[in-house]
Amino acid sequence: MKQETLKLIADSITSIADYPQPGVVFRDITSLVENAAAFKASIDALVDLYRDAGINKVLGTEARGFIFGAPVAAALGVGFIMARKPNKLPREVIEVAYDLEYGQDKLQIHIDAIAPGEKVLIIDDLLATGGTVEAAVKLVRRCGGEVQEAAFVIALPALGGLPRLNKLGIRVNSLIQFDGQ
Ligand SMILES: O=P(O)(O)OC[C@H]1O[C@H](OP(=O)(O)OP(=O)(O)O)[C@H](O)[C@@H]1O
Ligand SMILES: Nc1ncnc2[nH]cnc12
Repeated sequence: MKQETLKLIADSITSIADYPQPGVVFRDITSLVENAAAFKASIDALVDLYRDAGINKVLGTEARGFIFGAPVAAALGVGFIMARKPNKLPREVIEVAYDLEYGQDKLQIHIDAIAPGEKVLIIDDLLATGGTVEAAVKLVRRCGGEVQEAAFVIALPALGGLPRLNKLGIRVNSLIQFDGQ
């Protein structure tokens, strides 16, 4: 990707110190998606990475993963799986609990969302500890799906998500990396 495109995306992200709790620098993508050029550039960049990857489905995690995952799925011409927080999906689900940088949560998908052998690309806005995407990987694998890659707009390498996902056999791509927390 061109340096000026990366700069456009990076410059559109707002950093807020001590939110939602002291010591966390919150990387806010609302300003990115409000900027038409930066939003389009981030979707195009993710699509370019996976155009010829033989992906069968994209999975995005609620809520910010939906913003990037759904348009990438549409552009790749594949279906989109919504991995949701509890009590949002109306049919039979499978569930995995996980820890976050600042709390705990659970993710669910419909039990029939993925057919055995399907290749699933996981997309989220941001990789911190990797807990969210590890939970998503477990959900896909429980359905018999294969996850080879996870892609993010932002990665925070200091928080350890990359080795955590690599240990699960997942390759990771991110458009922008920020140092520190
Ligand atoms: O790598 P991790 O340590 O798991 O952290 C990253 C996750 O945290 C944020 O989601 P959050 O759970 O805050 O939910 P939201 O998308 O609904 O804001 C973010 O959108 C990622 O999904
Ligand atoms: N530092 C951070 N900024 C934005 N979203 C996050 N999710 C987990 N850590 C985050």
